[in-house]
Amino acid sequence: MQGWPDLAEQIGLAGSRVMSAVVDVWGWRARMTLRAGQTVADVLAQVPAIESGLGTRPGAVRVEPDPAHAGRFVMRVLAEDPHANAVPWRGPTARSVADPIRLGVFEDAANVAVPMLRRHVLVGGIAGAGKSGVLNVIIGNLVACPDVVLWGIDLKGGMELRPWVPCLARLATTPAEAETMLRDAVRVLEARARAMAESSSRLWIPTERTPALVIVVDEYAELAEQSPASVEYADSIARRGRALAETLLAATQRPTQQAMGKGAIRSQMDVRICLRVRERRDTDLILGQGMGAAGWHAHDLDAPGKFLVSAEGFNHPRRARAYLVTDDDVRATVERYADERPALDRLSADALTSREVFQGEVITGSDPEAALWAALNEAPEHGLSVSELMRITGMRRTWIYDRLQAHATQVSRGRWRMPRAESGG
Ligand SMILES: Nc1ncnc2c1ncn2[C@@H]1O[C@H](COP(=O)(O)OP(=O)(O)OP(=O)(O)O)[C@@H](O)[C@H]1O
Repeated sequence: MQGWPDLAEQIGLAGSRVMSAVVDVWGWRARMTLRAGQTVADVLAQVPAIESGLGTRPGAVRVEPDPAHAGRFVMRVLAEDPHANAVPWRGPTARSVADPIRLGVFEDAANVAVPMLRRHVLVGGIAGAGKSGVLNVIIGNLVACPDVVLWGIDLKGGMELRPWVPCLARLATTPAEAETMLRDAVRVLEARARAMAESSSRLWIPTERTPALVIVVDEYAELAEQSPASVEYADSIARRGRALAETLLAATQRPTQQAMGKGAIRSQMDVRICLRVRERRDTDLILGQGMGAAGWHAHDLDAPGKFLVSAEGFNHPRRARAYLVTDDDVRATVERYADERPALDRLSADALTSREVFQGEVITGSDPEAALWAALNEAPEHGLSVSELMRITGMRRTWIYDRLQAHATQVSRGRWRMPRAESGG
């Protein structure tokens, strides 16, 4: 408290004062007030100078704005790094895709609990910074949620996502498979959009019967490079997926414009998790323009799993450390939840199996009920798709489903006919 006025004078913060200071578990913290006209951004820019002036270790000083007063802040000096040791993961806590996901802990031991429903998530950082670790925490929580279906894209031969396979509805490990998967994801998107327009609802509400769809992409830059077509589909999902509960969870080393493809993907990412980057300016690539200058110093993160998170409600550069998920944790989680994973709802699944697109032709003048039974009775061995039945009857999907479920047989995914009398039986 005595030393501050001199130090402040030397680093261009003359007139700022220490109001009170207390010792805490990791060091000490002080409530500070600024001279009129000074801002917390001025202080953030001087953090290395403050560390030098106070004689702390590099990286010991944290500056947190006072949400109630622009001329005040809290300065914390961490004599010891609260994140020096790995923080073990205790298993999933989310039970619905609507629950915030606990990624790890802040330096004051508060949970980092980030809502992910209807949000696209970008995880960035250099090799070895812990991207797969963060993906594993998120996936480990989502597999415990019965209202979300997971698809994965992993062009490193499935190296990262393979352990989760029993919990993934699909895994793509080649550019061609990835392209098919993302094209299918757009079909699901369109089917959902159509159904919602018909029922005049605005949001797809995830439930066990109508799950959300999350597409995990490990090393997005790789995908963008190897499969430009995939980027077009991903773009579409990024722009339109939120209301339809279809979102992307992408990890990448350096999300340059080139690596992220030409489209809008990067700007559509709502939750950004930035692990260690090589250079100051790389922070901006992951978190957004100007973030490095605003005190988000991801190049200073000094151990794997340490990260900054930028999202709605996470507006300050607070350092966090992700839980460490071990291979055993993954195995145990997969074993526990593999049998409980939901399937896509029928509407979405049908969008993948039907070859034709419903054109809106309506056969009028006939009794739809009679037309339905006639079509199902005369259906070929491999059955008829719901889209075909919609065209034949002119009725809506839900109307058809109700009747199919009560009376017909599904011969393969999304294809139906009337049960045949068994010969000789
Ligand atoms: N939260 C964490 N806490 C402690 N150690 C961690 C954490 N996350 C990762 N590590 C350590 O760092 C190593 C690298 O992590 P990880 O494989 O997740 O990095 P990555 O960013 O995905 O790297 P790459 O891009 O090469 O795949 C891990 O083997 C683990 O030992």
